[in-house]
Amino acid sequence: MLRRGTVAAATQRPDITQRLLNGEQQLAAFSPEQHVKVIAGPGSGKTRVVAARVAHLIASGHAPESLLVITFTRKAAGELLQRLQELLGGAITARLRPSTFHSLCTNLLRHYRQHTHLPNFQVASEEDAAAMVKSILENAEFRKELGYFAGEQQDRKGKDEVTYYRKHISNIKNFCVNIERRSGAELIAQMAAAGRRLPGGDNSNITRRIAAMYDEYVARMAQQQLLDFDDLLHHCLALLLNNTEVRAAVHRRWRHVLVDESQDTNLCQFELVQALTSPSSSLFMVGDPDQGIYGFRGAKSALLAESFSQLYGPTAATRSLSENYRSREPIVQVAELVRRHGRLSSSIAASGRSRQPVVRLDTVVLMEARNEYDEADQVALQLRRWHEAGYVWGEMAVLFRAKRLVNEVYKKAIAAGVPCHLWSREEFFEAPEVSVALALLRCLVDPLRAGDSIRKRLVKKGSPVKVPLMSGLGPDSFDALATAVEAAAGSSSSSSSSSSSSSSSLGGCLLGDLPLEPSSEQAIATLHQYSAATAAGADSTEALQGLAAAWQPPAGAKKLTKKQAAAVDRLRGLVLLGRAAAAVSRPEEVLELLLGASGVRPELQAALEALQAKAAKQRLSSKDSEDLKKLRKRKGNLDTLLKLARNTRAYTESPVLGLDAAEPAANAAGLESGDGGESDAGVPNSSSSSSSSSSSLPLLQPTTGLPLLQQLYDYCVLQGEDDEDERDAQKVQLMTMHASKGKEFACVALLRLHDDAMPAIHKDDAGAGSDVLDQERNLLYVAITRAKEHCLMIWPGAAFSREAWREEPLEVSRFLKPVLSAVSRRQLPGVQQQRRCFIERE
Ligand SMILES: Nc1ncnc2c1ncn2[C@@H]1O[C@H](COP(=O)(O)OP(=O)(O)OP(=O)(O)O)[C@@H](O)[C@H]1O
Repeated sequence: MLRRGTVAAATQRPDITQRLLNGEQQLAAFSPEQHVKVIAGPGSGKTRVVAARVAHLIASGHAPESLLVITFTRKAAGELLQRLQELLGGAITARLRPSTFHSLCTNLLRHYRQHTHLPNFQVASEEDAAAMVKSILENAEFRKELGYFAGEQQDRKGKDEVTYYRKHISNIKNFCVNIERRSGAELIAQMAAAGRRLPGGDNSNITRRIAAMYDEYVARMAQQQLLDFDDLLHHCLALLLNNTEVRAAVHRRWRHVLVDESQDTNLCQFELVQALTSPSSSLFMVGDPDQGIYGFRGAKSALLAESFSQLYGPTAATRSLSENYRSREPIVQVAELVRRHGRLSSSIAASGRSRQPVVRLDTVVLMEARNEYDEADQVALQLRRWHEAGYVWGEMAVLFRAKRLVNEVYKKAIAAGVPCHLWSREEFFEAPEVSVALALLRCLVDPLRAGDSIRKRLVKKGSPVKVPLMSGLGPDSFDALATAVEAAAGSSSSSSSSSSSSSSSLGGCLLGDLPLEPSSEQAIATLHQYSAATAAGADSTEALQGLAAAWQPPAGAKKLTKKQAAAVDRLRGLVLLGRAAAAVSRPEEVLELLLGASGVRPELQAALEALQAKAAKQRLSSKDSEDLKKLRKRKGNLDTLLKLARNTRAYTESPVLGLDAAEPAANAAGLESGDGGESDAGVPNSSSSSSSSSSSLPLLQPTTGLPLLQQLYDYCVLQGEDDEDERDAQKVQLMTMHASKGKEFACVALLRLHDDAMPAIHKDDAGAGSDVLDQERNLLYVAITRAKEHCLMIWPGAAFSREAWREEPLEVSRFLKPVLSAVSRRQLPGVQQQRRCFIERE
């Protein structure tokens, strides 16, 4: 139970938090019950209520560190922090660390590593996981065993085989719990029993292949101590369930668990929430079952809607919010018609404030364009109209179901002078210079398994980023070296002959007997040797050369040419130098050192300066101008990465609490006593609370060391698919409907609302039943409700068909038909229908 007296005292104060909330929101945020779920529609202030609940708990005397706030994406965590900053000020907010499920699990697994059976695990990026599947598929033995005939692909419609298996492995992990020590066949049977069909239905051959791939993948990942994103959740759940000491320590640390966007939790995440919550801690879950859009990943909105109350029964409260503050009335009405399959009555209404029209343009326009080209023209035109009416570009968004559907609009909008920013997944982390920097970082934090990264990122042929460190060693000689060192080391562990698999263990072989945990004398000697060499005029890569000379070279190195051997020496020197530096330097300093010593930064700087000098003397050719632009962007990206490194401690959660440490003391000093710890409005002011915290909490905040670098590396690898790049707020944002979740824009254009694009049913899901259709309906509902003032909903009446080689008519989305009928019956004021397509329909 929350302390009722404190709650009452806090809610009686006319504080800033209260003034920002309506009656229903206050009831939810200040609920005295121990377990509360808030179920409410879009724009009703759910995220605002989570922020208010956090502020309220802190104002009631709970230490910020005792709150565990879970959001679905890092972007959502950032947005929540921004709101909290406004409510609580910077110093208190700095002590809050909203986490995603994945980052939380990674940190717990790292911190309590000695209690897991994979103490030295490394997070496998999507790329690592795909590489693993690929290496399995390249194994002729494995294919033969599964009855593949020569040249056969699993997915004959041309879809990438690796993606196909990755998706099914992930599905198995998403739809099942207790996956440990259970075979693919058993888990697939469990899924089937729960009504989740696999592609091919009862085709035992397809099922057998997926099961066999699953087993092989799981075995190889475990052998290399790699955890993919799904594994992080399962392993963390197992850690908490199997270890009472760890669970107790976690319960002592976090007394209040708050989960935003709970409709998207899958079974494993829901069980994690339960495991993180002790009988005496509070749980606050917020969500909207109608906005559940990740059913394909195993998310189940019923967990919030039903299981929550079943589990927490009599102590649980359910709150709802019924006013939509975001969207004007016609937008809310159209969205409700979609959600309620055409029924007009609604449980959510636009708030009075949002009913005021801002400019005299229709609020919702439903438009049937002639074809896809006309659709693109109309979208570009509408964006310009909104702009002329006074909206800035950054207040507009174009949303689409799949990226391939937006190409035409993007081209036309740019041609019409509309500045556009097309969101792309992981754009920043996939930039070549950032990938190279991360591969260098991997060499430091995980040298034994860095082989794949070295091969793919540092010795890659034709890479746009030069890595002087490795010059003299190309991919072919690298593979030859891999084979030689493995043979010399007598390695018989790998069952595969693929280069990918052997290069994974190559990292270890390359190091020879290099000390990975150098003594402080060794570390200081290494650092001195390097700085003496650079001071004497050696360039950075030359200075690396002799560092590892005192230790045995790797087995097989004798067969290398002089140039190849030099590259290997430099790499060994880099590992030695980096690990020595890590002990005494901050993450950003180590990263800067890696970029400098590897020659990446000097090479980039020299190329940039050469072009800038040329530009000062003469007009650059278009190729040179383009190159200059790219080099500047590369430099900017490396600076951004260094900035991330500088903030490592600010964004990484540190659940650093020893198993025997005391419970974090309530941060009562100055908060409840009114001894100067409150601002006029009753909100705890930042300076007083920050001073009271550090002494009361045994949280470790290291400033140097490999664990911090590991956190930085984890942060970069855990880049989720929804954490898309959003760096140019001055432009119209073009993004998928999925990525738009949780966001809002003054004006929104929704594209391609025809029946085979919305709903989009993948062939694998064709027989999966109404769930899949419901998810698509929810997705459209989410997309419409991102709009505050205006919404254009458009679809082409016809499109060119490559199969028929002519223009074929298209049907409007089935979800919009009830809306069109309501418009024709004049039931929707503020909604206008336009038809530019005059194809005769049967
Ligand atoms: N009481 C209120 N007074 C004024 N504005 C409010 C109030 N509550 C919420 N808002 C505003 O309404 C908008 C939607 O709020 P919020 O993002 O918290 O809703 P949500 O329920 O989380 O939305 P969704 O689920 O659709 O993402 C925001 O711009 C927010 O500032």
